Amino acid sequence: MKIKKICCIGAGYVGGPTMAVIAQKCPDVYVTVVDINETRIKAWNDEDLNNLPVYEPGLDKVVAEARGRNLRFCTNVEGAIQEADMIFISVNTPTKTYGEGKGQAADLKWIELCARQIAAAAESDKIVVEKSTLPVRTAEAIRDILENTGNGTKFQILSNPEFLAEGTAIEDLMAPDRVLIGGDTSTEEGLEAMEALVEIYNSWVPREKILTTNVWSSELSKLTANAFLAQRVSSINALSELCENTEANINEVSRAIGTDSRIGNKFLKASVGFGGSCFQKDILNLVYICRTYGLKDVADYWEQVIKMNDHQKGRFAKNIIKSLYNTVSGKKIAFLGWAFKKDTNDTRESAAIYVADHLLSEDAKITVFDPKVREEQMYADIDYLNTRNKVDNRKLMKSEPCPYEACKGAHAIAVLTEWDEFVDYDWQKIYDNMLKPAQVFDGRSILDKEKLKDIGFRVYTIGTA
Ligand SMILES: NC(=O)C1=CN([C@@H]2O[C@H](COP(=O)(O)OP(=O)(O)OC[C@H]3O[C@@H](n4cnc5c(N)ncnc54)[C@H](O)[C@@H]3O)[C@@H](O)[C@H]2O)C=CC1
Ligand SMILES: O=C(O)[C@H]1O[C@H](OP(=O)(O)OP(=O)(O)OC[C@H]2O[C@@H](n3ccc(=O)[nH]c3=O)[C@H](O)[C@@H]2O)[C@H](O)[C@@H](O)[C@@H]1O
Repeated sequence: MKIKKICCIGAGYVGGPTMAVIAQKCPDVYVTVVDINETRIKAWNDEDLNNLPVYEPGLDKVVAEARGRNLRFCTNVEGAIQEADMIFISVNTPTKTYGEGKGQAADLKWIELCARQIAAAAESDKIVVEKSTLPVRTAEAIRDILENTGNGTKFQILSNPEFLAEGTAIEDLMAPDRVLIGGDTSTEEGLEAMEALVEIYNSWVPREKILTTNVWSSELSKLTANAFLAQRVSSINALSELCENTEANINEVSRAIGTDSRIGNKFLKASVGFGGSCFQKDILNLVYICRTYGLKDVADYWEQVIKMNDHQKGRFAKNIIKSLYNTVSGKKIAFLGWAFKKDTNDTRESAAIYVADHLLSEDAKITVFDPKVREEQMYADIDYLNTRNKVDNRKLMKSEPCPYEACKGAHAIAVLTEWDEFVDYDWQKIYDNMLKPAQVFDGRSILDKEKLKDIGFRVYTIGTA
Protein backbone atom coordinates (compact mmCIF):
# COMPACT_ATOMS: atom_id res chain seq x y z
CA MET A 1 0.00 0.00 0.00
CA LYS A 2 1.50 3.34 -1.00
CA ILE A 3 0.59 6.33 1.16
CA LYS A 4 -0.18 9.46 -0.86
CA LYS A 5 -1.73 11.77 1.68
CA ILE A 6 -1.00 12.18 5.35
CA CYS A 7 -2.93 14.25 7.86
CA CYS A 8 -1.53 15.09 11.28
CA ILE A 9 -3.88 16.31 13.99
CA GLY A 10 -1.94 18.61 16.32
CA ALA A 11 0.60 21.19 15.13
CA GLY A 12 2.62 21.34 18.34
CA TYR A 13 6.22 20.62 19.29
CA VAL A 14 5.91 17.09 17.90
CA GLY A 15 3.38 17.33 15.07
CA GLY A 16 4.99 20.39 13.43
CA PRO A 17 8.66 19.30 13.24
CA THR A 18 7.87 15.60 12.63
CA MET A 19 5.57 16.30 9.71
CA ALA A 20 7.91 18.93 8.28
CA VAL A 21 10.68 16.31 8.15
CA ILE A 22 8.38 13.63 6.65
CA ALA A 23 7.31 16.14 3.97
CA GLN A 24 10.89 17.13 3.24
CA LYS A 25 12.06 13.52 2.96
CA CYS A 26 9.03 12.21 1.04
CA PRO A 27 8.33 14.86 -1.62
CA ASP A 28 5.71 12.64 -3.28
CA VAL A 29 3.60 12.40 -0.11
CA TYR A 30 1.24 15.32 0.56
CA VAL A 31 1.26 16.24 4.27
CA THR A 32 -1.39 18.40 5.94
CA VAL A 33 -0.96 19.43 9.57
CA VAL A 34 -4.17 20.60 11.25
CA ASP A 35 -4.87 22.24 14.56
CA ILE A 36 -7.84 23.85 16.25
CA ASN A 37 -5.55 26.61 17.49
CA GLU A 38 -5.78 29.26 14.76
CA THR A 39 -2.97 31.39 16.13
CA ARG A 40 -0.62 28.44 16.03
CA ILE A 41 -1.54 27.61 12.44
CA LYS A 42 -1.13 31.23 11.44
CA ALA A 43 2.36 31.21 12.95
CA TRP A 44 3.26 28.00 11.06
CA ASN A 45 2.24 29.82 7.88
CA ASP A 46 4.13 33.03 8.69
CA GLU A 47 6.32 34.28 5.85
CA ASP A 48 8.97 35.22 8.40
CA LEU A 49 10.41 31.88 9.55
CA ASN A 50 11.55 33.49 12.80
CA ASN A 51 7.91 33.50 13.82
CA LEU A 52 7.31 29.75 13.65
CA PRO A 53 5.53 28.70 16.86
CA VAL A 54 8.26 26.21 17.75
CA TYR A 55 11.90 27.20 18.01
CA GLU A 56 14.18 24.35 16.93
CA PRO A 57 17.59 24.72 15.30
CA GLY A 58 17.27 23.79 11.61
CA LEU A 59 13.46 23.70 11.57
CA ASP A 60 13.17 26.91 9.53
CA LYS A 61 15.14 25.41 6.65
CA VAL A 62 13.05 22.24 6.56
CA VAL A 63 9.80 24.24 6.61
CA ALA A 64 11.12 26.63 3.95
CA GLU A 65 11.82 23.69 1.64
CA ALA A 66 8.59 21.74 2.09
CA ARG A 67 5.90 24.34 2.89
CA GLY A 68 3.87 25.23 -0.16
CA ARG A 69 5.27 22.19 -1.98
CA ASN A 70 3.88 19.14 -0.15
CA LEU A 71 3.48 20.54 3.37
CA ARG A 72 0.46 22.54 4.44
CA PHE A 73 -0.75 23.87 7.80
CA CYS A 74 -4.48 24.60 8.21
CA THR A 75 -7.45 24.48 10.56
CA ASN A 76 -9.72 22.38 8.36
CA VAL A 77 -9.54 19.22 10.46
CA GLU A 78 -12.48 17.48 8.82
CA GLY A 79 -11.32 18.09 5.24
CA ALA A 80 -7.78 16.92 5.98
CA ILE A 81 -9.08 13.72 7.62
CA GLN A 82 -11.30 12.98 4.65
CA GLU A 83 -8.60 13.15 2.02
CA ALA A 84 -5.82 11.37 3.96
CA ASP A 85 -4.86 7.67 3.77
CA MET A 86 -2.93 7.92 7.00
CA ILE A 87 -3.80 10.09 10.02
CA PHE A 88 -1.35 10.84 12.81
CA ILE A 89 -2.76 11.86 16.18
CA SER A 90 -0.23 14.20 17.76
CA VAL A 91 -2.31 16.12 20.28
CA ASN A 92 -1.43 16.94 23.86
CA THR A 93 -1.88 14.32 26.60
CA PRO A 94 -1.20 16.26 29.80
CA THR A 95 -1.64 15.05 33.37
CA LYS A 96 -5.30 15.14 34.45
CA THR A 97 -6.17 18.10 36.64
CA TYR A 98 -9.59 16.88 37.75
CA GLY A 99 -11.59 13.79 38.70
CA GLU A 100 -10.39 10.20 38.84
CA GLY A 101 -6.61 9.99 38.48
CA LYS A 102 -6.19 13.77 39.06
CA GLY A 103 -2.50 14.68 39.24
CA GLN A 104 -1.34 11.36 37.78
CA ALA A 105 -3.32 9.85 34.92
CA ALA A 106 -2.93 11.17 31.37
CA ASP A 107 -5.88 13.28 30.27
CA LEU A 108 -7.06 11.54 27.13
CA LYS A 109 -9.98 13.82 26.29
CA TRP A 110 -8.18 15.32 23.26
CA ILE A 111 -7.29 11.84 22.02
CA GLU A 112 -10.88 10.69 22.29
CA LEU A 113 -12.04 13.85 20.53
CA CYS A 114 -9.64 13.11 17.67
CA ALA A 115 -10.93 9.55 17.40
CA ARG A 116 -14.47 10.88 17.26
CA GLN A 117 -13.52 13.51 14.66
CA ILE A 118 -11.92 10.79 12.52
CA ALA A 119 -14.92 8.51 12.96
CA ALA A 120 -17.29 11.29 11.94
CA ALA A 121 -15.32 12.57 8.95
CA ALA A 122 -13.84 9.41 7.40
CA GLU A 123 -15.49 8.19 4.21
CA SER A 124 -12.78 5.70 3.21
CA ASP A 125 -10.46 3.24 4.99
CA LYS A 126 -7.70 4.86 7.06
CA ILE A 127 -4.56 4.01 8.95
CA VAL A 128 -4.63 5.87 12.27
CA VAL A 129 -1.26 6.40 13.93
CA GLU A 130 -0.84 7.21 17.61
CA LYS A 131 2.03 9.69 17.69
CA SER A 132 1.12 11.18 21.07
CA THR A 133 2.52 9.45 24.15
CA LEU A 134 -0.27 7.28 25.52
CA PRO A 135 -0.99 4.83 28.33
CA VAL A 136 -0.56 1.22 27.32
CA ARG A 137 -3.81 -0.13 25.81
CA THR A 138 -5.12 3.25 24.57
CA ALA A 139 -5.33 1.79 21.05
CA GLU A 140 -8.13 -0.41 22.37
CA ALA A 141 -10.29 2.62 23.20
CA ILE A 142 -9.48 4.30 19.88
CA ARG A 143 -10.41 1.13 18.04
CA ASP A 144 -13.68 0.88 19.92
CA ILE A 145 -14.69 4.40 18.89
CA LEU A 146 -13.59 3.96 15.27
CA GLU A 147 -15.19 0.57 14.79
CA ASN A 148 -18.56 1.84 15.84
CA THR A 149 -19.04 4.51 13.20
CA GLY A 150 -21.55 2.34 11.40
CA ASN A 151 -20.55 3.53 7.90
CA GLY A 152 -18.46 0.50 6.95
CA THR A 153 -15.06 2.21 6.83
CA LYS A 154 -12.15 0.14 8.12
CA PHE A 155 -9.34 1.38 10.34
CA GLN A 156 -5.93 0.05 11.24
CA ILE A 157 -4.41 1.49 14.40
CA LEU A 158 -0.67 1.83 14.76
CA SER A 159 1.47 3.12 17.59
CA ASN A 160 4.47 5.19 16.50
CA PRO A 161 5.74 7.06 19.57
CA GLU A 162 8.12 9.94 19.10
CA PHE A 163 11.52 9.98 20.79
CA LEU A 164 12.79 13.40 19.69
CA ALA A 165 14.15 15.71 22.34
CA GLU A 166 13.47 19.42 22.18
CA GLY A 167 16.37 21.56 21.04
CA THR A 168 17.68 18.70 18.89
CA ALA A 169 14.36 17.75 17.27
CA ILE A 170 15.54 18.08 13.69
CA GLU A 171 18.78 16.17 14.27
CA ASP A 172 16.83 13.45 16.12
CA LEU A 173 14.24 13.19 13.36
CA MET A 174 16.82 13.11 10.58
CA ALA A 175 18.94 10.42 12.23
CA PRO A 176 16.89 8.64 14.91
CA ASP A 177 18.42 5.90 17.08
CA ARG A 178 15.34 3.93 16.10
CA VAL A 179 11.80 4.36 14.85
CA LEU A 180 9.23 2.25 16.67
CA ILE A 181 6.07 1.01 14.97
CA GLY A 182 3.53 -1.10 16.82
CA GLY A 183 0.54 -2.67 15.15
CA ASP A 184 -1.70 -5.67 14.84
CA THR A 185 0.86 -8.32 13.97
CA SER A 186 -1.75 -11.06 13.89
CA THR A 187 -3.56 -10.01 10.69
CA GLU A 188 -2.62 -9.37 7.05
CA GLU A 189 -4.20 -5.91 7.18
CA GLY A 190 -2.31 -5.04 10.34
CA LEU A 191 1.03 -6.07 8.84
CA GLU A 192 0.24 -4.20 5.63
CA ALA A 193 -0.51 -1.01 7.57
CA MET A 194 2.74 -1.35 9.49
CA GLU A 195 4.64 -1.84 6.25
CA ALA A 196 3.06 1.32 4.78
CA LEU A 197 4.45 3.36 7.69
CA VAL A 198 7.80 1.55 7.55
CA GLU A 199 8.04 2.64 3.90
CA ILE A 200 7.52 6.30 4.80
CA TYR A 201 10.35 6.25 7.34
CA ASN A 202 12.53 4.08 5.16
CA SER A 203 12.76 7.04 2.74
CA TRP A 204 15.58 8.25 4.99
CA VAL A 205 15.93 5.89 7.99
CA PRO A 206 17.84 2.61 7.44
CA ARG A 207 15.50 -0.39 7.61
CA GLU A 208 17.38 -2.00 10.50
CA LYS A 209 16.64 1.04 12.65
CA ILE A 210 12.89 0.67 12.17
CA LEU A 211 11.58 -1.67 14.86
CA THR A 212 8.18 -3.31 14.65
CA THR A 213 6.36 -4.73 17.66
CA ASN A 214 2.86 -5.41 18.82
CA VAL A 215 0.89 -2.28 19.62
CA TRP A 216 1.00 -2.64 23.41
CA SER A 217 4.78 -3.05 23.53
CA SER A 218 5.14 0.06 21.43
CA GLU A 219 2.85 2.13 23.65
CA LEU A 220 4.61 0.94 26.80
CA SER A 221 8.13 1.36 25.36
CA LYS A 222 7.59 5.10 25.09
CA LEU A 223 6.65 5.50 28.76
CA THR A 224 9.51 3.17 29.69
CA ALA A 225 12.11 5.11 27.70
CA ASN A 226 11.16 8.38 29.39
CA ALA A 227 11.05 6.72 32.81
CA PHE A 228 14.57 5.30 32.34
CA LEU A 229 15.98 8.62 31.12
CA ALA A 230 14.44 10.58 33.98
CA GLN A 231 15.57 7.93 36.44
CA ARG A 232 19.18 8.46 35.37
CA VAL A 233 18.88 12.18 36.03
CA SER A 234 17.30 11.60 39.44
CA SER A 235 19.96 9.02 40.27
CA ILE A 236 22.83 11.36 39.48
CA ASN A 237 21.06 14.22 41.25
CA ALA A 238 20.59 12.09 44.35
CA LEU A 239 24.33 11.45 44.39
CA SER A 240 25.09 15.14 43.79
CA GLU A 241 23.80 15.83 47.29
CA LEU A 242 26.04 13.17 48.74
CA CYS A 243 28.99 14.68 46.84
CA GLU A 244 28.34 18.07 48.39
CA ASN A 245 28.70 16.46 51.80
CA THR A 246 31.78 14.39 51.10
CA GLU A 247 34.04 16.46 48.82
CA ALA A 248 33.50 13.99 46.01
CA ASN A 249 32.77 15.81 42.74
CA ILE A 250 29.66 14.73 40.84
CA ASN A 251 31.18 15.57 37.45
CA GLU A 252 34.12 13.30 38.20
CA VAL A 253 31.80 10.58 39.45
CA SER A 254 29.71 10.89 36.26
CA ARG A 255 32.79 10.61 34.10
CA ALA A 256 34.09 7.66 36.07
CA ILE A 257 30.89 5.64 35.83
CA GLY A 258 29.98 6.83 32.32
CA THR A 259 33.07 5.22 30.81
CA ASP A 260 31.65 1.83 31.78
CA SER A 261 30.09 0.79 28.49
CA ARG A 262 27.28 -0.96 30.36
CA ILE A 263 26.30 2.34 32.00
CA GLY A 264 27.11 4.75 29.16
CA ASN A 265 27.93 8.43 29.50
CA LYS A 266 24.68 10.11 28.48
CA PHE A 267 22.09 11.59 30.82
CA LEU A 268 24.47 11.73 33.74
CA LYS A 269 24.62 15.49 34.08
CA ALA A 270 23.63 16.63 37.56
CA SER A 271 21.27 19.59 37.46
CA VAL A 272 18.77 21.67 39.36
CA GLY A 273 16.22 19.06 38.27
CA PHE A 274 14.71 17.81 35.06
CA GLY A 275 11.86 19.70 33.43
CA GLY A 276 10.00 19.52 30.16
CA SER A 277 6.48 18.58 29.29
CA CYS A 278 6.98 14.84 29.36
CA PHE A 279 9.26 13.24 31.94
CA GLN A 280 7.09 14.05 34.93
CA LYS A 281 3.80 13.54 33.11
CA ASP A 282 4.84 10.20 31.66
CA ILE A 283 6.22 8.82 34.92
CA LEU A 284 3.12 9.91 36.81
CA ASN A 285 1.10 8.16 34.15
CA LEU A 286 3.20 5.01 34.53
CA VAL A 287 2.71 5.16 38.29
CA TYR A 288 -1.03 5.51 37.80
CA ILE A 289 -1.21 2.59 35.38
CA CYS A 290 0.74 0.38 37.81
CA ARG A 291 -1.62 1.34 40.63
CA THR A 292 -4.69 0.53 38.53
CA TYR A 293 -3.24 -2.97 38.01
CA GLY A 294 -2.63 -3.22 41.77
CA LEU A 295 1.17 -3.10 41.39
CA LYS A 296 1.89 -0.93 44.41
CA ASP A 297 5.61 -1.65 44.76
CA VAL A 298 6.23 -1.02 41.09
CA ALA A 299 4.31 2.25 41.30
CA ASP A 300 6.23 3.37 44.41
CA TYR A 301 9.53 2.55 42.74
CA TRP A 302 8.90 4.87 39.79
CA GLU A 303 7.27 7.57 41.90
CA GLN A 304 10.55 8.01 43.73
CA VAL A 305 12.07 9.44 40.52
CA ILE A 306 9.63 12.36 40.73
CA LYS A 307 10.08 12.81 44.47
CA MET A 308 13.84 13.02 44.01
CA ASN A 309 13.39 15.64 41.28
CA ASP A 310 11.14 17.76 43.50
CA HIS A 311 13.69 17.45 46.28
CA GLN A 312 16.48 18.64 43.99
CA LYS A 313 14.59 21.78 42.90
CA GLY A 314 13.62 22.53 46.50
CA ARG A 315 17.10 22.14 47.91
CA PHE A 316 18.57 24.40 45.22
CA ALA A 317 16.18 27.18 46.28
CA LYS A 318 16.78 26.55 49.98
CA ASN A 319 20.52 26.69 49.45
CA ILE A 320 20.21 30.16 47.89
CA ILE A 321 18.22 31.37 50.88
CA LYS A 322 20.66 29.85 53.37
CA SER A 323 23.67 31.38 51.60
CA LEU A 324 22.03 34.80 51.60
CA TYR A 325 22.00 34.77 55.42
CA ASN A 326 18.64 33.01 55.66
CA THR A 327 16.65 35.80 54.12
CA VAL A 328 16.02 36.85 50.55
CA SER A 329 13.26 39.30 51.39
CA GLY A 330 13.57 42.36 49.14
CA LYS A 331 16.84 41.05 47.66
CA LYS A 332 17.36 41.04 43.92
CA ILE A 333 18.20 37.62 42.51
CA ALA A 334 19.01 37.33 38.81
CA PHE A 335 17.92 34.21 36.95
CA LEU A 336 19.91 33.25 33.89
CA GLY A 337 17.57 30.98 31.98
CA TRP A 338 13.89 30.09 32.23
CA ALA A 339 13.53 27.40 29.51
CA PHE A 340 13.63 23.78 30.73
CA LYS A 341 16.82 23.20 28.71
CA LYS A 342 18.94 25.10 26.21
CA ASP A 343 18.02 25.69 22.57
CA THR A 344 14.28 25.68 23.12
CA ASN A 345 11.66 28.29 24.00
CA ASP A 346 9.65 25.62 25.84
CA THR A 347 9.21 26.27 29.55
CA ARG A 348 6.83 23.50 30.51
CA GLU A 349 7.72 22.10 33.95
CA SER A 350 10.99 24.02 33.87
CA ALA A 351 12.90 23.82 37.16
CA ALA A 352 13.22 27.63 36.99
CA ILE A 353 9.49 28.03 37.63
CA TYR A 354 9.60 26.05 40.87
CA VAL A 355 12.80 27.64 42.13
CA ALA A 356 11.32 31.08 41.40
CA ASP A 357 8.09 30.21 43.17
CA HIS A 358 9.99 29.10 46.26
CA LEU A 359 12.04 32.31 46.36
CA LEU A 360 9.06 34.57 45.63
CA SER A 361 7.29 33.05 48.62
CA GLU A 362 10.23 34.37 50.65
CA ASP A 363 9.66 37.83 49.14
CA ALA A 364 12.70 37.79 46.85
CA LYS A 365 12.80 40.09 43.82
CA ILE A 366 13.60 38.07 40.74
CA THR A 367 14.82 39.41 37.40
CA VAL A 368 14.92 36.83 34.64
CA PHE A 369 16.94 36.79 31.45
CA ASP A 370 16.34 34.04 28.91
CA PRO A 371 17.45 34.39 25.28
CA LYS A 372 14.30 32.73 23.89
CA VAL A 373 11.49 32.95 26.42
CA ARG A 374 9.12 35.89 26.40
CA GLU A 375 7.95 37.71 29.51
CA GLU A 376 4.26 36.76 29.00
CA GLN A 377 5.29 33.10 29.09
CA MET A 378 7.19 33.56 32.36
CA TYR A 379 4.17 35.20 33.96
CA ALA A 380 1.84 32.52 32.58
CA ASP A 381 4.08 29.85 34.14
CA ILE A 382 4.28 31.43 37.56
CA ASP A 383 0.59 32.45 37.62
CA TYR A 384 -0.36 28.88 36.75
CA LEU A 385 0.97 27.66 40.11
CA ASN A 386 -1.56 29.89 41.86
CA THR A 387 0.74 30.42 44.86
CA ARG A 388 0.01 34.18 44.95
CA ASN A 389 -2.05 36.57 42.90
CA LYS A 390 -1.03 37.93 39.51
CA VAL A 391 -0.41 41.44 40.83
CA ASP A 392 2.08 40.18 43.39
CA ASN A 393 3.83 38.00 40.82
CA ARG A 394 4.33 41.07 38.62
CA LYS A 395 5.50 43.15 41.58
CA LEU A 396 8.13 40.62 42.58
CA MET A 397 9.29 39.19 39.26
CA LYS A 398 10.21 40.76 35.95
CA SER A 399 11.99 39.83 32.79
CA GLU A 400 14.93 41.77 31.42
CA PRO A 401 16.10 41.57 27.79
CA CYS A 402 19.76 42.31 28.64
CA PRO A 403 21.66 39.79 30.79
CA TYR A 404 24.01 42.45 32.19
CA GLU A 405 21.06 44.60 33.27
CA ALA A 406 19.40 41.53 34.78
CA CYS A 407 22.45 40.94 36.97
CA LYS A 408 23.09 44.60 37.86
CA GLY A 409 22.61 45.27 41.56
CA ALA A 410 21.79 41.63 42.31
CA HIS A 411 22.83 39.81 45.48
CA ALA A 412 22.99 36.53 43.64
CA ILE A 413 22.75 34.95 40.21
CA ALA A 414 21.11 31.58 39.65
CA VAL A 415 21.86 29.69 36.45
CA LEU A 416 18.74 27.66 35.64
CA THR A 417 19.26 26.79 31.96
CA GLU A 418 22.50 25.72 30.29
CA TRP A 419 22.43 28.24 27.41
CA ASP A 420 25.92 28.27 25.83
CA GLU A 421 26.12 32.05 25.76
CA PHE A 422 26.13 32.27 29.58
CA VAL A 423 29.62 30.77 29.66
CA ASP A 424 31.09 33.52 27.50
CA TYR A 425 29.65 36.51 29.33
CA ASP A 426 31.99 39.16 30.68
CA TRP A 427 31.86 37.86 34.24
CA GLN A 428 34.22 40.56 35.50
CA LYS A 429 31.75 43.20 34.32
CA ILE A 430 28.88 41.29 35.92
CA TYR A 431 30.82 41.06 39.19
CA ASP A 432 31.66 44.77 39.21
CA ASN A 433 27.97 45.66 39.02
CA MET A 434 26.69 43.32 41.72
CA LEU A 435 26.27 43.72 45.45
CA LYS A 436 29.04 42.08 47.48
CA PRO A 437 29.57 39.37 48.43
CA ALA A 438 28.49 38.43 44.91
CA GLN A 439 27.17 34.89 44.72
CA VAL A 440 26.56 32.56 41.80
CA PHE A 441 24.44 29.40 42.06
CA ASP A 442 25.19 27.30 39.03
CA GLY A 443 22.33 24.84 38.67
CA ARG A 444 23.78 23.44 35.45
CA SER A 445 27.53 23.19 36.17
CA ILE A 446 28.37 25.19 33.07
CA LEU A 447 30.46 28.03 34.45
CA ASP A 448 34.19 27.96 35.11
CA LYS A 449 34.12 27.85 38.90
CA GLU A 450 37.81 28.61 39.42
CA LYS A 451 37.72 31.59 37.06
CA LEU A 452 34.68 33.02 38.83
CA LYS A 453 36.29 32.50 42.23
CA ASP A 454 39.40 34.33 41.03
CA ILE A 455 37.21 37.28 40.04
CA GLY A 456 35.81 37.30 43.57
CA PHE A 457 32.50 35.44 43.28
CA ARG A 458 31.31 32.95 45.83
CA VAL A 459 30.25 30.01 43.68
CA TYR A 460 27.96 27.09 44.39
CA THR A 461 27.88 24.34 41.77
CA ILE A 462 25.53 21.37 42.03
CA GLY A 463 27.36 18.33 43.31
CA THR A 464 30.68 19.88 44.26
CA ALA A 465 31.83 20.83 47.73
N1 LIG B 1 7.19 17.87 23.30
C1 LIG B 1 7.97 16.86 23.07
O1 LIG B 1 9.19 17.00 22.96
C2 LIG B 1 7.44 15.48 22.89
C3 LIG B 1 6.10 15.21 23.07
N2 LIG B 1 5.61 13.94 22.89
C4 LIG B 1 4.18 13.66 23.02
O2 LIG B 1 3.53 14.16 21.84
C5 LIG B 1 2.22 14.65 22.17
C6 LIG B 1 2.09 16.08 21.70
O3 LIG B 1 3.02 16.86 22.41
P1 LIG B 1 3.36 18.35 21.97
O4 LIG B 1 3.50 18.43 20.51
O5 LIG B 1 4.47 18.78 22.85
O6 LIG B 1 1.99 19.08 22.41
P2 LIG B 1 1.51 20.55 22.05
O7 LIG B 1 0.63 20.97 23.16
O8 LIG B 1 2.69 21.40 21.67
O9 LIG B 1 0.64 20.36 20.72
C7 LIG B 1 -0.57 19.69 20.67
C8 LIG B 1 -1.48 20.43 19.70
O10 LIG B 1 -2.66 19.65 19.48
C9 LIG B 1 -3.74 20.55 19.25
N3 LIG B 1 -5.02 19.84 19.42
C10 LIG B 1 -5.54 19.28 20.54
N4 LIG B 1 -6.70 18.69 20.26
C11 LIG B 1 -6.94 18.86 18.94
C12 LIG B 1 -7.99 18.45 18.06
N5 LIG B 1 -9.01 17.73 18.50
N6 LIG B 1 -7.93 18.82 16.76
C13 LIG B 1 -6.88 19.54 16.30
N7 LIG B 1 -5.85 19.94 17.08
C14 LIG B 1 -5.88 19.60 18.39
C15 LIG B 1 -3.51 21.64 20.26
O11 LIG B 1 -4.20 22.82 19.89
C16 LIG B 1 -1.97 21.79 20.20
O12 LIG B 1 -1.57 22.80 19.30
C17 LIG B 1 2.06 14.43 23.67
O13 LIG B 1 1.41 13.21 23.88
C18 LIG B 1 3.49 14.35 24.17
O14 LIG B 1 3.58 13.56 25.33
C19 LIG B 1 6.43 12.92 22.51
C20 LIG B 1 7.76 13.14 22.29
C21 LIG B 1 8.38 14.44 22.45
O1 LIG C 1 8.76 12.40 25.35
C1 LIG C 1 9.36 13.47 25.31
O2 LIG C 1 8.82 14.57 25.42
C2 LIG C 1 10.84 13.52 25.15
O3 LIG C 1 11.38 13.71 26.47
C3 LIG C 1 12.79 13.87 26.53
O4 LIG C 1 13.19 14.98 25.74
P1 LIG C 1 13.13 16.49 26.29
O5 LIG C 1 12.23 16.55 27.49
O6 LIG C 1 12.81 17.34 25.14
O7 LIG C 1 14.61 16.85 26.73
P2 LIG C 1 15.78 16.05 27.46
O8 LIG C 1 17.03 16.35 26.75
O9 LIG C 1 15.44 14.64 27.66
O10 LIG C 1 15.85 16.78 28.85
C4 LIG C 1 14.83 16.67 29.82
C5 LIG C 1 15.24 17.37 31.09
O11 LIG C 1 16.26 16.63 31.76
C6 LIG C 1 17.35 17.49 32.04
N1 LIG C 1 18.60 16.69 32.01
C7 LIG C 1 18.87 15.90 30.94
C8 LIG C 1 20.02 15.15 30.90
C9 LIG C 1 20.91 15.18 31.96
O12 LIG C 1 21.97 14.51 32.00
N2 LIG C 1 20.60 15.98 33.03
C10 LIG C 1 19.47 16.73 33.07
O13 LIG C 1 19.23 17.44 34.07
C11 LIG C 1 17.29 18.56 30.98
O14 LIG C 1 17.98 19.72 31.37
C12 LIG C 1 15.81 18.77 30.87
O15 LIG C 1 15.34 19.65 31.87
C13 LIG C 1 13.46 12.63 25.93
O16 LIG C 1 14.87 12.83 25.91
C14 LIG C 1 12.94 12.37 24.51
O17 LIG C 1 13.50 11.16 24.01
C15 LIG C 1 11.42 12.26 24.54
O18 LIG C 1 10.92 12.09 23.23
